[in-house]
Amino acid sequence: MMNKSDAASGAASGAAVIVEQLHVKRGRVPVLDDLSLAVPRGRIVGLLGPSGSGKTTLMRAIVGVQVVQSGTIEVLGVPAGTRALRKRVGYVTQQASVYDDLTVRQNLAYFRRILGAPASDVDRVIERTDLGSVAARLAGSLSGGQRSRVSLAAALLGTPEVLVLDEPTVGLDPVLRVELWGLFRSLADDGTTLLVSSHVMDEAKRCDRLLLMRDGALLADDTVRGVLEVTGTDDVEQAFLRLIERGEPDLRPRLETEAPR
Ligand SMILES: Nc1ncnc2c1ncn2[C@@H]1O[C@H](COP(=O)(O)OP(=O)(O)OP(=O)(O)O)[C@@H](O)[C@H]1O
Repeated sequence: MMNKSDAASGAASGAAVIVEQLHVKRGRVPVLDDLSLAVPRGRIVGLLGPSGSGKTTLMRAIVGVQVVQSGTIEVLGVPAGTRALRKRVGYVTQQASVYDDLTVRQNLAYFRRILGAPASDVDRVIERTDLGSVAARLAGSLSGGQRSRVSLAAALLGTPEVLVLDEPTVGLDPVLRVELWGLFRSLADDGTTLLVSSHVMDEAKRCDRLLLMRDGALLADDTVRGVLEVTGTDDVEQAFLRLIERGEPDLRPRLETEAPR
């Protein structure tokens, strides 16, 4: 597990997100328990774990909309939730947040104006998310997959440096899922940092690094290869089960230089 000095070394290596000793309760229930981690810049980091393990809570904390009990979260060198991060961090929640009575283009034009992003951004994000053929349609008439792509397009307005995506592929058919992961990879290639949650272990192999969560704690923070090696399996789902069986996690975060692209 990452300890305080590891997280500090994340700062030294220019991590996009550094979480140190984070404790979060929701209601009276502790949901995140002494979490420390770093998300390297320009990489796709998969946040995986069963339902209720705390993925959404961690993402909310990173984008600055979650009350936290203690600990620190730095995003792009400043505290999470700082106003200046509004344009630099994009967040897509599990529920598509679009106006059904506006067209795709009108939705994006509206969010573009609120954000103060350049007018040309609307066409750019429509193209990037392959929404051109439905741009003139009311969002309410779109399929679930198309609607979630509109949310993603909205998050790409202003070209954020960090994208936090909560289960972006849930409910999508395999073809769309592959397409979306292709888009994530091209964004990372352009330098965007992506934190992507999923409970589909299959998607883990598409990430540069994995954070495996269970019951509000990290079971692993490593490259895909590292997770597989240390658990002696060739399957992330099996690796996850083995880590649970072991109880005491023995994975140490690997240095960023070891992460394969
Ligand atoms: N508004 C809330 N009030 C109280 N407890 C909550 C609230 N939202 C979530 N929780 C609890 O916090 C824990 C973590 O929830 P969270 O949504 O972060 O998990 P998750 O890993 O994202 O789950 P999923 O994959 O189902 O989205 C769960 O036990 C959940 O019941």
